[in-house]
Amino acid sequence: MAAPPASYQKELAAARKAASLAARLCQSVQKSLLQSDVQSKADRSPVTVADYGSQALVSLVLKTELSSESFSLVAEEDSGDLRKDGSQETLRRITNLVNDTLSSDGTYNLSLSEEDVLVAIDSGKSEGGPHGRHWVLDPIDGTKGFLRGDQYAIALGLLDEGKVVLGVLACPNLPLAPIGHSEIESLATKVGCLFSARIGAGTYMQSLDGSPPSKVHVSNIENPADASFFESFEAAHSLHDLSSSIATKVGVQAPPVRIDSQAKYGALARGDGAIYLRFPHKGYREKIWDHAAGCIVVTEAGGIATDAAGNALDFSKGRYLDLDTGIIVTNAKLMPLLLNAVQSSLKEKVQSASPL
Ligand SMILES: Nc1ncnc2c1ncn2[C@@H]1O[C@H](COP(=O)(O)O)[C@@H](OP(=O)(O)O)[C@H]1O
Ligand SMILES: [Mg+2]
Repeated sequence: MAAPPASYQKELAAARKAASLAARLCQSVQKSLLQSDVQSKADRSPVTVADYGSQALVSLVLKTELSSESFSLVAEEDSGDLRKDGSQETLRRITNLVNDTLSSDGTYNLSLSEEDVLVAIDSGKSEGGPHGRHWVLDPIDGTKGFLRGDQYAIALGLLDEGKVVLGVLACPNLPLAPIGHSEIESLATKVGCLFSARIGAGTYMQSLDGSPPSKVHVSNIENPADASFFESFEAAHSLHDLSSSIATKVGVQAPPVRIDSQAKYGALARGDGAIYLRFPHKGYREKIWDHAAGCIVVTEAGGIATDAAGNALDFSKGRYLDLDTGIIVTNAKLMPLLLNAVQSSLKEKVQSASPL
């Protein structure tokens, strides 16, 4: 679906601003988390504060920038727990963070109350679906990576009549230089990338501190022996054994590059690697906010994202993606080969699991 060049430009500008400010909020929380030596590994409160703060901020910025009558947001968090007794201190911290971040931007003259913040968070309760426009937000994608001090992303997309028409990925810890090649990585000290894509208009990357955007493209590698592949850092999120068997079958020689969050889609969109494989454990249902922005960032850069049967991802079914097999992303040249390998490895997996 190609759109006229001017379509969704205003929305994309608002999305970039919202995601960049949310990234600033998350960075400040992650920085104090990493500096604190009393932080227990099991303490999820920093990610909780940043998650809610990011969602409130994105919702407020979109509403302020796009003063449209109908606003629908499908997002991960709701204010239920924050309204419970014992959450007052957390809510106070979130409200301060949101206000501090808004005032650091210099263009907003807003001072929000705790109730304003709760209401902003709760505008993310939409069910999405095939009709109308719906924003889709993961306020912090890769919460495990965030807590480890590794990769995470603020992922924001817009659905129009069930199709993703724009997407923004703010990746505060992703190096501006390519990743996945150790000799280059050692030089890659500058981090913080903002990817943005609009339907029919390509994908661009800029630094989160405001460099001019430049157009990016997926890798044009045809020979799998030259390709490297991305997968989740967390083995609980994707079957590493299965992706390793697929990679071997297809002829990939490099070891997997394991990173958290939709930063994988961003890295793929600029050609850092050629393949992304994701195979959740049986029964897991993928949510649309984990893939909507990443998907358009990669497809507008010339890539293809499908389920394991080769079908395009369908974001029109509500809060979940209706698939149970997995997600594969690559360029047009490698896709046929990859799909064959995926299907043959899945078949072997079923055979090895069934009793003789
Ligand atoms: N058992 C599971 N299988 C697959 N994905 C899972 C999962 N549990 C959580 N996730 C999802 O995986 C996302 C992170 O993806 P990745 O592994 O690529 O970093 C999480 O996003 P959040 O961190 O926003 O919760 C979460 O939605
Ligand atoms: Mg997520």
